[in-house]
This record gives sequence, C-alpha cells and structure tokens, in this order.
Amino acid sequence: MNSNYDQNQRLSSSKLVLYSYWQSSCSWRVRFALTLKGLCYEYKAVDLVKGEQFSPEFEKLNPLHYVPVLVDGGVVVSDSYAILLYLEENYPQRALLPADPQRRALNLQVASIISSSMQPLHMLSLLKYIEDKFGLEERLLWAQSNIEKGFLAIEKLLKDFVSRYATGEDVYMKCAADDIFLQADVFLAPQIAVVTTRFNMEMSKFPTLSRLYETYKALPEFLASSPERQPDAVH
Ligand SMILES: N[C@@H](CCC(=O)N[C@@H](CS)C(=O)NCC(=O)O)C(=O)O
Repeated sequence: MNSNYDQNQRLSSSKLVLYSYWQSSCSWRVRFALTLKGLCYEYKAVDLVKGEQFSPEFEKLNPLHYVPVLVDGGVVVSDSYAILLYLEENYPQRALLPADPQRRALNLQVASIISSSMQPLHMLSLLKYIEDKFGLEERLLWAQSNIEKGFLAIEKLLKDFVSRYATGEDVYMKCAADDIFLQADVFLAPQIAVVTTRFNMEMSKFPTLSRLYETYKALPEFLASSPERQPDAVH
C-alpha cells in the first residue's frame, strides 16, 4: 500500500513523541486526537506525582512544567489546544475542525472554555492550595462550582447545533458518520470523564452533555486513549 495516509503513519511512527501522564485530562485530549487521526506515536510518561515535570530535561521541552508536550521531529509544541491546532494543520487526515465558519468557531470556543476557563480552575496544584488554606470541603465546592459554570455555558452554546455529536453535522465533511466527531467532542469527552470520577459531578444537570457522554463512551478511539490503557497507568 502506498497511500498518503500510510505514508503519514509510517513517518509519524518514527518521529511523533508524546510526553503524557496517564491521569492528565489535557494529555488525554491529545492522545484521543492522535488516535482519531490514526497517528502512531512514542509514549513518554512524565510522572506528575513524583515531580518529573520539574526535571531539567523536561524543562527544556516546556518551561511551564506541564504535560502534554508533543515532539514532531524538530518541532516541540506544548499545551493541548496548541497541539490540536498543530496536528490539524500538519496532519489534515480525519479533520477535527469543520469547514463551516460557525461550527468551526464553536469547536474552538468549546475547546477553549474547557482548556482555559475550566481545567485550570480544578488543576491539582490549585486544589492543593485551596485545601491547605480553606480545607477539603471548600476544595470540592470550588471545583464543582467552576465545572458547573463551564458546563452550563457549553450546554447553552450547543443548543442549536448538537446532534449525535456536540456541534452537529457539517455538510462539507459528511463523508462518513464518524466524520462529525469533532474538536469540541475531543475536549468534552475526557473533561466529562475526569470530573465525574474525580469530583463526583452530578451530570443530570447537563442533559445534553450527559447524552453526548454516552455516545463518547462507546468510541474505540476514546477507550484506547483512556488513562487505564496507558503504559504508565497504576491499577
Ligand atoms: N493549558 C494546558 C494545561 C496543561 C496542564 O494543566 N497540565 C497538567 C495536567 S492536566 C499538569 O501538567 N500539571 C502538572 C502540575 O500541576 O505540576 C493544556 O491544555 O495542555
């Protein structure tokens, strides 16, 4: 076989490296996108509990000391949002951003809400600070109230678009049923998974997201990129 797709897979198997931590939702988004795009990659575990993100070697890749980081030959990209845009531009197979301007903007907006207005407000280092200052109960209430705010906003934003997946169908991309699973879904699926398990979020308040999550849970690419299936998972 000599298709562009196979060529991409061969090339990427030798050069794409993902620095990830199994329980990191930000890493999960990238693992999920790589899997959806059929890209092979080398998995390099960064143990956040042991503090490996602060090692001098990792600091050279990301001076902010966060996973994920993607290395593609000579290119180094950190931050899941930036990595997803990088992948979209350089590995356009199985597009995750639709052509239609409104749906494209909505996908970016949902991804940005999750990565900049939700996850940073419940990341471990911040929660530890809140717990130390105000106690365990305040830590949970803080996380839950910020997650609720974000999810309620996303429910409203998706209202006129949602179908089987978050931002509905895109006539330009409708080659196969799978092609309507887009970037908003890539960010939503791990986010819902993590907050329901970690913060005991009651998802019945978010009927659209609850329904979407049932669909996500059946996707093989979502399961393959899940924390439990990663080489550094602790069972
Ligand atoms: N905006 C960044 C956030 C990255 C981030 O917060 N990563 C977390 C794991 S999900 C991390 O590495 N935390 C390490 C720490 O807090 O020391 C992204 O979307 O990639």
